[in-house]
Amino acid sequence: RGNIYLSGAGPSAWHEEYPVAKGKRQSPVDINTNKTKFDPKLAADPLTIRFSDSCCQSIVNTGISFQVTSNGAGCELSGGPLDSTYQFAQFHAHWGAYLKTTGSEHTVDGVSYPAELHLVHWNTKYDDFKDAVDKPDGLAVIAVFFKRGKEHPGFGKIQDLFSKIPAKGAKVNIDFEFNPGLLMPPDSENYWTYLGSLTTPPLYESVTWIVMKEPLEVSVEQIAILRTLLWETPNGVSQMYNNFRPPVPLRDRVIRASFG
Ligand SMILES: NS(=O)(=O)c1ccc(Cc2ccc([N+](=O)[O-])cc2)cc1
Ligand SMILES: [Zn+2]
Repeated sequence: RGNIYLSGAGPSAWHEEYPVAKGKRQSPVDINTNKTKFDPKLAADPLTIRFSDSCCQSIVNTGISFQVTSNGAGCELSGGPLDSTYQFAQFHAHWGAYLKTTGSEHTVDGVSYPAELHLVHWNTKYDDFKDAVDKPDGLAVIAVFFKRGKEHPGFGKIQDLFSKIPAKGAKVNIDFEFNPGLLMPPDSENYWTYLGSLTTPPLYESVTWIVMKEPLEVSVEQIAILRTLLWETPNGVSQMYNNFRPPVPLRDRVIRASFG
């Protein structure tokens, strides 16, 4: 199977192989801030996000993004919309093309950010990630928008490894301490949450999405460095970009806000 974004008609054709692509709880979606609903229960039981310095083990080129993989030690998510404790498994990102304003998967009032980070967690009521991945309450993903601004040295340490993972399947160990908490925006109290899905095939409807309202600033150069990763395209190996699924219909869902 080639490049899921560039082969055939891309995301709009995914339903041919994955009928759930037209399902009732697909992701990403546009967050229309006039239709979100403040839920005081989310503020009453604050989201608890715990990360540690020693949980990131390796980084791999998955062929559609980079992925920093974790053993989850000391990295847990609970509270807010979650009825269980979720353990951190990996983070990756999605981004756009040079001089384009698209790149994020979720949009806010129709506006895209240049990139979007996903911190993926699995419900510890299940045995492991693979067992959780297709259950309705199996995963929780924190989405953090990237916006152009001041350099983010922490993310730069991860980007320094990109040159070591030039092709799909390439993987290197991370032998320095990296706390994924560095990638959370200064204010991570304010978020939106809704029930959705994986944004790539197999598009399992198993994700409780937690989308941070405040973006994280990274430099324009750092946005460009994302595109130095490489992937296979119908025309050979080239720079990786536009690895995002555009928003899909919200259907019969209400996006809740943790803030008024
Ligand atoms: N973009 S996202 O919705 O955060 C997302 C998060 C995790 C995954 C990982 C993944 C989940 C499941 C499978 N699978 O069952 O073949 C393959 C990859 C895929 C996509
Ligand atoms: Zn993702």
